[in-house]
Amino acid sequence: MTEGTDIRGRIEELRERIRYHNRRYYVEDAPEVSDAEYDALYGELEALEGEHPELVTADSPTQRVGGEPLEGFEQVRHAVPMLSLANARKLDDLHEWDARVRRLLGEDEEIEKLRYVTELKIDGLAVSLRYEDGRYVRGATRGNGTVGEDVTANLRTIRAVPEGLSDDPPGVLEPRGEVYIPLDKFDEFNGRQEAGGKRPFANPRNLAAGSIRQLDPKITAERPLTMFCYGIGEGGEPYESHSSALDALKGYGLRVNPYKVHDSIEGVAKECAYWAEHRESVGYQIDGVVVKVDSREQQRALGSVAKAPRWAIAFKFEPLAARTRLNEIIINVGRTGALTPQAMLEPVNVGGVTISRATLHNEDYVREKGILVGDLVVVERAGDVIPQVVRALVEERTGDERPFEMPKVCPVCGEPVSRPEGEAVTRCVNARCPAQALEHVIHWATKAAMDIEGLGEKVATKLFDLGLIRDVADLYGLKAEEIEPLEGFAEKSAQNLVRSIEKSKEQPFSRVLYALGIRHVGSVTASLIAERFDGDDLLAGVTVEALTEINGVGAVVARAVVDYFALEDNRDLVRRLKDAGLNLEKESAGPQDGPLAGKRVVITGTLSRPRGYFVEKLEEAGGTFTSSVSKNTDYVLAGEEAGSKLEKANSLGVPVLDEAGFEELLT
Ligand SMILES: NC(=O)c1ccc[n+]([C@@H]2O[C@H](COP(=O)([O-])OP(=O)(O)OC[C@H]3O[C@@H](n4cnc5c(N)ncnc54)[C@H](O)[C@@H]3O)[C@@H](O)[C@H]2O)c1
Ligand SMILES: [Zn+2]
Repeated sequence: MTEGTDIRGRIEELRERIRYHNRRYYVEDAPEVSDAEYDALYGELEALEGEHPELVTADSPTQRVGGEPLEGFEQVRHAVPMLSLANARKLDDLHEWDARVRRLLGEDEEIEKLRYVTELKIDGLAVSLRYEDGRYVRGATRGNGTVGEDVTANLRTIRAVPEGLSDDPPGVLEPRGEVYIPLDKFDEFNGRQEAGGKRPFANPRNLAAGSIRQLDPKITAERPLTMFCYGIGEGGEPYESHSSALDALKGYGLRVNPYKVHDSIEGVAKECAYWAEHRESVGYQIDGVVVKVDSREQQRALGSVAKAPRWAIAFKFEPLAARTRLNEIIINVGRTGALTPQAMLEPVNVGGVTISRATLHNEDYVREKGILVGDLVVVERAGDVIPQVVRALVEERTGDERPFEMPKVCPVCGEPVSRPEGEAVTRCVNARCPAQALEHVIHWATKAAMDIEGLGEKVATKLFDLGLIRDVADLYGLKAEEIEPLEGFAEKSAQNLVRSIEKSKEQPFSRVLYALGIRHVGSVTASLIAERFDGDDLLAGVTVEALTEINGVGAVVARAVVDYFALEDNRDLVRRLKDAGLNLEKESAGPQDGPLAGKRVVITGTLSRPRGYFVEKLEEAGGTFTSSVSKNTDYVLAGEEAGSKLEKANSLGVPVLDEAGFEELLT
């Protein structure tokens, strides 16, 4: 075989594999390989085609935007195509791109006017909205760039997609942007999935893409989707620059991706380097920084190649995936008794963090993915999502791998475990199980629970290992002399710990109730219950009916509380806490314990009523009004023209609410 046919063969093979993965990713929303693996195939193809331009064909995946529209949806033709973006992997690539832009612009005065805009590259699903005379008339996915899917009704369920625009927009306007799911919402959603015994989603992008491409908009409406705009299709002509177009979109009442303008590529490179380091401080999944030439005229002069504009480039972060050996699967027993299989990995660096364990979610996940102990696997870390094993490299097997089996008894206490029918989770139901007790002590000491300073996971583990405590009630009998000999402790620090344990006795009953870790009882629910019942009432046994009379307490929560106090072991624990002097008194309902208790909220922009009205509502609900956005801000209520505070909130990942979202929190 000559070298020529060899390369031709490899190119064809790569194209075939990339086309296959494109379908899995864009059409089925169920990628089989990580983005990093996909990018490696794509990079190889691009490099080969670069060396052999005569082999480039129009149907190569490098020349076409991925993703044919799904059947079952009406098709929408994009008059202005929705293109992809060229990639920069290294800062050097950015400088090369800058040099090319300057060369193409040619004239000195043009180069003088050159400005770049940077925006975060959100990992979601690209969509195009269409407004006619300011009314929302259509929404479509990118599809193959020219033809997308009509998802008008689905996009309408997203709050960030207004029915009507304000401020006199052009007759036809197609705002374009990314639909995505914030990380906290994704975690909550997956948590609910798992609690309901359903399978969790692999990452926010898949959930977002799958949610938009639902035939039933009711399902879409239940998904925590939001959207950022970052461009305009049809109707973009009047704006002189990209930045002024974004400002205009904001003025029309759309959510706009925050941006920055730079007058040199050095500034751009700095921005990219900054976000590569701080990607995890953003509340949603990002995979890079998009750089665009600001001037529309210059954009037109630069034009596009087949698949992407020449006037923009995506600086992509280092992949957060790696391959490594799965040495062992251990079982982690959580505070609620859930048994989670965890992969013990040959330590591997993933995006600057060394990973030696990753979650395997549950028994079904391991089975469906066909993962064996001893496999070479791909691990991924995405934003705040805990590392997970995404797949096994079956082709690398040696034959020494062995299947995983879920144990029949709890690996910690030895009692039989149970897996209720229809649920994915296997649980240890023994309330005295030490694994749960340790997790329980850690939870007990957290800020939102009893707030015991100096009692973290490490210390708690030592106290357990030395047999000084078996459960949270034992904490209240600890003496400084017992703690002092522990590694890392001295006389003073031991006394401090005893003092902070002692101080926690002053916490109100609602905190104690929350700290008990009863399933489904969060701090808000705990407050509601503590306003109606005291510790003795609960010990004496309350009924589901009595609990559900409380506004805000549903049957599931009530059942969990009743079940908890039905167990002698649990009643015994609560009695011992009472004897130790903890506060189990009923609480009075007051403004401090409303649905927004302890929440710090910033209110900004033009709202439908005077700001004082919202401040009053907020305070009635127990929240605090603050004037500037910081990491400690819990929410930003943003009206129209919210400006810099909204941008700050977005860059810090603080949840942003509109009026309807705010009202919802009050109930
Ligand atoms: N895992 C897989 O099997 C698989 C398969 C296909 C594609 N992929 C992933 O998709 C990538 C290629 O997808 P692509 O062609 O959509 O290109 P891309 O994601 O690299 O870039 C283009 C897209 O970026 C998005 N975007 C986000 N923020 C933006 C902003 N501020 N301005 C403009 N656009 C913004 C838009 O959706 C746009 O369509 C690959 O690099 C890979 O990571 C993965
Ligand atoms: Zn157990």
